[in-house]
Amino acid sequence: MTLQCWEDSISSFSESKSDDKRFYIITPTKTLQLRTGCVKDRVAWIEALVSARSEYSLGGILPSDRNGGSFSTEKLRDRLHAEGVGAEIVKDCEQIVHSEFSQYHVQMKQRCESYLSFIGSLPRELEAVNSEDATIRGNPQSQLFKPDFSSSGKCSEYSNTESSEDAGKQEIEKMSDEDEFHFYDTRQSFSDGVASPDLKVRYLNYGNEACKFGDSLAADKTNEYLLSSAKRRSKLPEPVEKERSVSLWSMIKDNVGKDLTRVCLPVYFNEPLSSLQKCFEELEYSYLLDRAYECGLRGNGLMRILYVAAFAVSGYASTDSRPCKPFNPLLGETYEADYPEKGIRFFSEKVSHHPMAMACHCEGKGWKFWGDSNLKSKFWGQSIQLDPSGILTLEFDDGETFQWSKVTTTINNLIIGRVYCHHHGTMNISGNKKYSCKLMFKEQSFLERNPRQVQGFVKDADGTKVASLMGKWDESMYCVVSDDASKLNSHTSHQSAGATLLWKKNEPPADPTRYNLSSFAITLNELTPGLKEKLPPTDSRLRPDQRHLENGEYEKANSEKLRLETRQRMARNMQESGWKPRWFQRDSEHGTYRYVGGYWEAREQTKWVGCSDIFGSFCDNPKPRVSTLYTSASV
Ligand SMILES: CC(C)CCC[C@@H](C)[C@H]1CC[C@H]2[C@@H]3CC=C4C[C@@H](O)CC[C@]4(C)[C@H]3CC[C@]12C
Repeated sequence: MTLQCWEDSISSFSESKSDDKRFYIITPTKTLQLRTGCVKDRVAWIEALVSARSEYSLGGILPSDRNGGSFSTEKLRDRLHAEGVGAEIVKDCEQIVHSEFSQYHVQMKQRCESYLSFIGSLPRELEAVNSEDATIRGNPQSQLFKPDFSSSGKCSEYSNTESSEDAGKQEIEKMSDEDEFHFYDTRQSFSDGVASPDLKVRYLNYGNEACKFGDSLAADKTNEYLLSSAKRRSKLPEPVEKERSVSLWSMIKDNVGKDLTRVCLPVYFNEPLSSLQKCFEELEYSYLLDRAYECGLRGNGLMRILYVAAFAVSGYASTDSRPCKPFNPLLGETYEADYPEKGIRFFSEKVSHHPMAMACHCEGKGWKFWGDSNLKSKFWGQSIQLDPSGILTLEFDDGETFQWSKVTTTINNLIIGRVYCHHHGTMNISGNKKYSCKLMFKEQSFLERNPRQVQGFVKDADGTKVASLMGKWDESMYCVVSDDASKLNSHTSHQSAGATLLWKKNEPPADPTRYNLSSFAITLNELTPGLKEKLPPTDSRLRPDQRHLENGEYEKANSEKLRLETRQRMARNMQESGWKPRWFQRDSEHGTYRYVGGYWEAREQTKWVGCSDIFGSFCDNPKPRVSTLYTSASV
């Protein structure tokens, strides 16, 4: 399949002589122009293309097959004989060398296959990006990508000769000067593919200010991406039972004035995700943090904070048109997410039932992100206001840290109309170095023609505004970097000339779910092959009512939910009698939770000491004391 892709898609490729980071991939329909972050990367790309081509021209025979995996140990044997080593030992030595070599061969073959498969799929993916971005190109203000240009049947073989250079020149002549800076970031085509397998979102190189991506995404990561992305699902299972609609009002009319988050609701109002999993949803665009890290490493602290700000906003994108409630985790419930293709590993635990609190910890490439969420809710009848308390911390490996808190969320139309939420208030992102950032999430009003807007600015240590940010939490974020503060103040929208795209929301899945989950969210509750055996008994994926809901078995889901809610009522009892979170510890000074470590190590050995079967049968557990039962269970 791989080599077929090569045959079908890539006719030739060539290096640019005028720009040592640029190269071209010529397909029968068009020429793709790519620019790497550094010269070394271009060399690596060309080498890979050359080797892929030679594999193809050799009729699809992989190196190991070609050589038959054989080599000679004759010299070694002669040398050992000359040293007077006995025949028996010589034979052993030969065997050792042979076995080592054949293992090495197997590894090389696997790598080669993945590499070729990636290269083979590249033109198709880049072409997909070309066509999708046509709409963006239509708007001259936000012209972000290069216009397409057809190679009109140019099919020269790769070489760095003048003639192939001419081909490149011809292509370049078709472009304006302004276009010169806008190239596909080749590195991004690896990492974005990860965030969005469809490669929907692309970012720019900033000319000389390019935030290059270092060695962090080497061939190994690419292989992991190819393997794991293939493993993750793109849709939820087909529902077993027919869906039902239940009036929310009939459920909550007797509870007006009470905390709605603690009213028992049947499973029809839930989405098949727990709040712990929802925390991880906020990391869908984690590649913004990878970018931030790389920018900072290259001395561009301003771009770093801009990407951090874009990340802080991107966490809200998934809340758009999501009318259902996540499952309220049980005390001690956990959720792990190991996404090597994104270079991240996430872990969260419900650490307190009263007040309800969750803590999370995520490790990425060059950064760590942690925080706890504790929502204070006010029920107004037709709406609920959620005020998150709790601090989110981002720490880069070079010591720079940023902290911020989330803004207020209001859920509207609880009784009549379509349930929707909006986010409003000010978010201050404070850093321990030069820059800090203020973001305003606009209040919603009837007069507002342009809702969901976010605007803000970055200040340096002297308090001077050095960049402004604008966009929408459900769409995209842009920035304008300037030394001229007055110019910055005049920018009110991303229509401003020169605004640079920092983040864009991924396209919705091809197969929408009734919960309106994003492609990323669809993967969160999946039990990928072999995962179940590795999970602790506390993982959200093992929660039976949630699993039944995902399968569309509503009756079973409801009865299991009732059973677990009865268990949940013991939570205060447990907390009062000294229950402690298993993986997080409360900092008595700041009241925040920090990961104590050890989860991934325990998982390695599947040793879940101190993790009880929280979803198991009720009878296995001590009976709750009636006096401490809640009057209403948390959902
Ligand atoms: C009563 C039911 C049917 C109404 C549905 C309520 C839905 C829309 C509510 C319930 C819980 C809510 C979430 C609770 C917590 C947060 C964290 C916050 O920082 C961003 C918003 C977010 C992610 C909320 C989004 C809206 C939400 C999902």
